[in-house]
Amino acid sequence: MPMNPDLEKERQGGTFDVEQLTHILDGGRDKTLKRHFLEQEVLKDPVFRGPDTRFLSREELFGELLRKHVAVIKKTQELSIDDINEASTIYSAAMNNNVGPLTLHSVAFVAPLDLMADDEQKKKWLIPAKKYEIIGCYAQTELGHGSFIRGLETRADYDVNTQQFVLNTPTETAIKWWVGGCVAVGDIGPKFGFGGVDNGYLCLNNVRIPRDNLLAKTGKVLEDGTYVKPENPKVVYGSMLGIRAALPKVGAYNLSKAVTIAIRYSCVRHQSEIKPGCGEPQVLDYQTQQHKLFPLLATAYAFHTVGVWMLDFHSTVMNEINEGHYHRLAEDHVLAAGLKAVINWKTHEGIEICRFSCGGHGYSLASSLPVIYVNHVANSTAEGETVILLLQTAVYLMKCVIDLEQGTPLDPSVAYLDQSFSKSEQWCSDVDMHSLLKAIQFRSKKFTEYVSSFVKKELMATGNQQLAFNKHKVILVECAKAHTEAVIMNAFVTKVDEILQSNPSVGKVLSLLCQIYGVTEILAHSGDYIQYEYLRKIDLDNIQDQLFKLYTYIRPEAVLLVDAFDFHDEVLKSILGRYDGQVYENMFKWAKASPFNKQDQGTFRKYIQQLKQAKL
Ligand SMILES: CCCCCCCC/C=C\CCCCC/C=C/C(=O)SCCNC(=O)CCNC(=O)[C@H](O)C(C)(C)COP(=O)(O)OP(=O)(O)OC[C@H]1O[C@@H](n2cnc3c(N)ncnc32)[C@H](O)[C@@H]1OP(=O)(O)O
Ligand SMILES: Cc1cc2nc3c(=O)[nH]c(=O)nc-3n(C[C@H](O)[C@H](O)[C@H](O)COP(=O)(O)OP(=O)(O)OC[C@H]3O[C@@H](n4cnc5c(N)ncnc54)[C@H](O)[C@@H]3O)c2cc1C
Repeated sequence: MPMNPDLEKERQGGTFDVEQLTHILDGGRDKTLKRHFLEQEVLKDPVFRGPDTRFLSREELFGELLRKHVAVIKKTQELSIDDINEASTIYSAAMNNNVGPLTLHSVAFVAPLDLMADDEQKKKWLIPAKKYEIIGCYAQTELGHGSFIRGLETRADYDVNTQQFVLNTPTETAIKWWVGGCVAVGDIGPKFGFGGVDNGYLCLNNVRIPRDNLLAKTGKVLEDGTYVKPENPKVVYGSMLGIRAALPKVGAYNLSKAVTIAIRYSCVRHQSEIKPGCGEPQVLDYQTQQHKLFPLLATAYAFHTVGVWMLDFHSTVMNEINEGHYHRLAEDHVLAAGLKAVINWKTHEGIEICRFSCGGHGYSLASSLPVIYVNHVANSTAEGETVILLLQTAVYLMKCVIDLEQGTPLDPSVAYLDQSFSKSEQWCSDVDMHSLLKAIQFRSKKFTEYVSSFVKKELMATGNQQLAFNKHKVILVECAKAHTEAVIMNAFVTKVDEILQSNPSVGKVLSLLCQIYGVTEILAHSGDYIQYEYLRKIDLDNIQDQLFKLYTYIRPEAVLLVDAFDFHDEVLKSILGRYDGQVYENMFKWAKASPFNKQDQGTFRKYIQQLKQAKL
């Protein structure tokens, strides 16, 4: 199919090599080539062909995705893939923006076995689980409790005579609920999204399991019922840590898809007039459309950068823990908590903005933006609700303030809290990314001190930490967000500095995106910078001008920057986001193919007939 002339023209501009940026995003040319190979292994294999999942009922969707997910597993085994990124490539190429039915087995059942099973148990369960000879799920949440783990009611009473645990969900609120991939007892019913996953309920009534079913690497029950505590009790939370550490990159992936669709479509879509008689411009030429999408384009790159960094950090900490060193578990937990919370929340807001920016066609499943949205938005609740996780980060920051007062060294990711920040020089309209980073770190430091002063005063008054925290939860959450933004911006600036050395032309365009991210973040909290007397009104006016100027620099690069995400059309599955930009013809073809247009609407005639007969 010929290339849409608008997109063809967009691809003749640009100042950097798209392929080199794709290689950087993938982690090197070899990784790009391997990703292409794996995608083709799926896309050329007829077993992965099937009905357009956007037209399917919940039951049909589950069946079709289960069929495909089993094919994904076979393909992954056939190709001897064990790298999680490569396995995810095969998975994403097949799932058409859905979450597959066996996802929880991979991300929430295998991981705890890896982390908390002793060698014997690994042989017994981890090895067959990795081969899908046993399929598992993660049944923690109950009808009455999800966030408050210590409030869970399920019982495991030890029967010393039989060396068994007797499992019970003693109350209705104790019923296990939301259990992804729970194939025994029942499905909890239709949901907002996640149609490919059978989130189940599980009632336990005197279910007996052997003593050695308790994962024993981090704590065990002896034959006489004595409980031997794990060296570090917090490691039992580790199974939630793994998914949280991975979700920032999942957020980046989903936002990159949405931004690709919206920016390509905004170049194809012509609407209204700027100069009368000069034809309808591309909607991406409107400043308001750029103001919707360019900060999100910058955010997608920022989130990808920090998502890769978080996964590396987490993997290092897990290796340390496997060797018995727990000193970085707390930092890993609060980084994963803050990044998972902020990134997934801003991603679902961003996907919605992308959908709105495509007008009516964004609301059609032909765009796939609604599919990406309803499947992504779960990640702001699942694996730790947003506020719950931000409070974890906030409590850690309050401890950092005490550590600072006591001269205890801080973890590297919060070291900036110990830095002194002088009020900025007057800003013009070309503030560099390092100055923007300093400002964002300054705000986080000041906010942490400000919140800590309130919590301390409350603690003095009540002597109760939980009460003190509860009274200031709103500003504690804001404090955690401010810190997390400092972590994101630091990762982005660090990566762009590195790329400026290795590939100056790519680095330059990414530094523009980094400035857009930083300026947008500062303008979103401009009142704080005035209140803390770090910036003046003139500074804020200047960086507002800078933002609009940056949009003009990014405009000719925008399509190339989303092309660099390198989504194959069959992976993106969006008519608005097609690489060739042939939207209208394919929208019409897709609509005509809808089963709704094929069914004989006998019901229509039957009921309208009744109206006519009713002699209204
Ligand atoms: C082939 C590959 C396919 C790839 C597929 C890719 C696509 C996938 C897309 C999406 C997949 C997503 C699937 C989602 C499925 C969802 C699953 C679930 O939801 S499972 C259930 C999740 N539930 C939760 O997260 C519950 C949240 N609540 C809690 O974690 C806890 O209740 C709490 C909020 C942390 C409170 O804990 P507690 O009550 O014990 O009190 P605290 O005092 O706050 O904590 C005690 C100390 O423990 C430390 N802590 C807490 N949590 C952790 C942790 N996780 N790790 C380490 N340390 C932790 C805490 O800091 C306290 O420490 P101190 O202050 O005492 O030092
Ligand atoms: C798509 C999806 C898949 C899931 N898959 C699984 C799975 O496979 N296995 C599993 O075990 N669970 C699963 N879950 C459940 C999930 O882990 C919980 O929904 C999540 O932990 C939130 O807990 P909750 O639902 O009890 O919400 P609640 O904690 O009841 O939250 C309700 C509101 O109360 C607020 N709140 C609660 N506690 C506090 C507090 N201390 N301070 C301030 N505000 C508070 C929250 O911020 C929120 O606004 C899944 C959920 C979803 C949506």
